[in-house]
Amino acid sequence: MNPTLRAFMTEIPDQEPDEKGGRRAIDLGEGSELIYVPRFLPQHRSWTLFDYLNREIPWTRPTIRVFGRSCLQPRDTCYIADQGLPELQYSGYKPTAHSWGDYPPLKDILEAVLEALPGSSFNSLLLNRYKGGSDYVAWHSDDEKLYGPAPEIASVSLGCERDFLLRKKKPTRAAPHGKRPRENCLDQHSLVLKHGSLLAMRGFTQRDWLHSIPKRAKAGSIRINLTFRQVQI
Ligand SMILES: O=C(O)CCC(=O)C(=O)O
Ligand SMILES: [Fe+2]
Repeated sequence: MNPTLRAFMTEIPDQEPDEKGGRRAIDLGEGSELIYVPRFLPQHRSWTLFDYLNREIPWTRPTIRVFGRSCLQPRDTCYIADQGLPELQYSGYKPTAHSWGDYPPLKDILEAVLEALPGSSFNSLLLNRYKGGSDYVAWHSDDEKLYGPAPEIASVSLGCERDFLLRKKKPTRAAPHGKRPRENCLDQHSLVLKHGSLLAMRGFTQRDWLHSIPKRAKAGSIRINLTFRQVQI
């Protein structure tokens, strides 16, 4: 990472676990919150799931439109959803919805996610596969209308560790009269998404923050990510 950028970011350390799986809540302020559980799934279960998903999921690498130009999405993807939901569309791409029933381990992961996040519900899943360090997801927020105004997104990571960055969208409040605009040092965060970890983005995280998985030359192996989402009906 650019050393200047790193200097401005608050790194969220992976230490002092005091709750199950090392769970911690990270308050981003103004109604946005992360829950991070570094040891959500046991290691060996995580590798079994990784191998299954890598082999069995019908991965595709679609052409998407970004700033009016067509390009290959820089990672593989697959979409799973309950039947009868409104269609998902992002970057000009409408993924085919596959069925949960065709991939039974997905239901087991969903059950574990729901147990860790009581009161949450998810009826769809977008999977990502990063084949190496040049696969990435650019800065974005998952703020499609079909997820509603304050969606919760639960993300399970398997395989190669990658950095997850968060950056506040433009400050919404003007600086007090006569003061310089607020420095952005508190408005960026990074965390390393571990093999078998769970990250939930809650509250206004999609409205007020952007997130990304940047390219990393040193990330030499495959990472699979599952993002559970609730399409509003
Ligand atoms: O791979 C990740 O951890 C994040 C993926 C993501 O942001 C997305 O699918 O919207
Ligand atoms: Fe996202």
